[in-house]
Amino acid sequence: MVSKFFVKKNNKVGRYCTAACHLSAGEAIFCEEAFSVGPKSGSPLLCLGCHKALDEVKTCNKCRWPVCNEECSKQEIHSKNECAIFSSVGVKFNLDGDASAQLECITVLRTLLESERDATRWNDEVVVLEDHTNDRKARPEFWSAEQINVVDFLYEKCKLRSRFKKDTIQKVCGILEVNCFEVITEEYSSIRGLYPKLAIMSHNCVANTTHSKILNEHKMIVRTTVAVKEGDELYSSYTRSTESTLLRRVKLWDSKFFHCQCQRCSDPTELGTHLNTLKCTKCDNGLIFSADPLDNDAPWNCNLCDNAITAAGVQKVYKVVQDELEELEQIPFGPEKIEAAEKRLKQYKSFLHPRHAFKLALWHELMLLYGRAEGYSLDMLPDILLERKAEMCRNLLQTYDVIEPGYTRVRGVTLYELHVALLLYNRSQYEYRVLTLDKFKAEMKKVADILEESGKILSLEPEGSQEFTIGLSALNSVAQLRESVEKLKEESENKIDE
Ligand SMILES: C[S@@+](CC[C@H](N)C(=O)[O-])C[C@H]1O[C@@H](n2cnc3c(N)ncnc32)[C@H](O)[C@@H]1O
Repeated sequence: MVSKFFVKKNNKVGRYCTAACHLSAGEAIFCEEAFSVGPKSGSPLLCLGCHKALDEVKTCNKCRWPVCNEECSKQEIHSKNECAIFSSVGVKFNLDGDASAQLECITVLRTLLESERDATRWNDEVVVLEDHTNDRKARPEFWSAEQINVVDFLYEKCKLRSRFKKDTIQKVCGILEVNCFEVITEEYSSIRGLYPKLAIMSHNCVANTTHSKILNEHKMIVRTTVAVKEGDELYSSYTRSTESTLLRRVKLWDSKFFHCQCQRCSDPTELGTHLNTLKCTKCDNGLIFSADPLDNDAPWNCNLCDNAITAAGVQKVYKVVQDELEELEQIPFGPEKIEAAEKRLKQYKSFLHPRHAFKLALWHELMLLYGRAEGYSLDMLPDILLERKAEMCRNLLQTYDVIEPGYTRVRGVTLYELHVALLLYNRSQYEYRVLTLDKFKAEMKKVADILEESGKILSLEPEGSQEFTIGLSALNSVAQLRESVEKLKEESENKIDE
């Protein structure tokens, strides 16, 4: 098959990709098998067969490393990789030790073993990936821990010195850190995967591609989110696009060793979304922005008065809010979480811009909770909460249209939630005669358009995934919905005839 992208190179980013032809929105660009997958850095305890998180340690009968059960110990990803090595040298998992430090070597080892099995792909696609070895050496706190937990462990304890050079092990550590993408497994665990083609694309805080894992395989499908002209650069996003500039830039520097200077990062208003804007607490309508968003140490100034905050001060505030949001994440999905999220929204009103990224995160959470949490199921939601759900969806979409434009999962899901809220709200308004028949029909046509757009986006997700199932049922329901609106028309005409 003819490739839909070219690989180019420059001094700023190294290799990058451009579209080889015009690509339409939602078009598949390529599908790629992972070179290796496994636990990410700092991983919690998980099964080395299915990668499901483990609450207690159960170990493989052969190597004594964590697995769920015998079936998982026989999964090839475990048995042909670390299990074979650990059992041959008798290196066991220390049940009382730090799980994440011990799991640090697993994906590195799997990558090294795959380099022996598939030397062609290793040489053509993996060795050429950026590893930032010198930048990593300049961070002794990480470098020395890695030398002990991974390099020395594999080289000395696992007796791999005759198979791999120390330099190669260090290089693989770097390649994985710089190039891996997060993979959410079927068990909802977060692991990492090395997809060498996907890794070539440069980062942009407004990407024009997206990737989805194929169900029950280690393959990733990559497609465009918006139309891309021939010759234009293809970008992926290495961070969560919904975070504010300050946090994205710190993460990109910490994990990918570059200072992002994209259009979104360069604009104090983040392309008008205000995801990083604070409210002035000294004057009435003032907004506080960084004087230079490309300098993480630049002061933050009010646009109306002389109020100024140091970058360190803003970082402190952000840290407090982040901790609060992490605390909220621990609350199980249910009514308590709704109450906690609504409380935080009220608290943040005084100092965060109404569209700040932290508020966006809370809205997204609440959008999913209203209609699903116990005591808040759709049939129980009063109109005022249906209206609130719809308002949150609309606010979210305004921002997603800018930072996650086009055929993106997050837009698909939010549009779906918006259609649910509007469908029930308008129906109720019509039943209570707040809406006339004509107005109701007009509103329902808009709901059908929203549902159709959501269906078109989500049905592009891999077959069998939750999103794909929602997308398909959305597309099926659109016809029914339109038909029922038409029927309403007939009834009204009949009534008029009468
Ligand atoms: C996943 S790799 C991308 C492929 C890499 N350019 C190569 O030649 O193998 C990530 C690295 O590419 C570079 N890079 C990617 N996007 C960049 C951007 N927007 N600005 C600066 N450097 C970038 C950085 O060196 C980063 O660590």
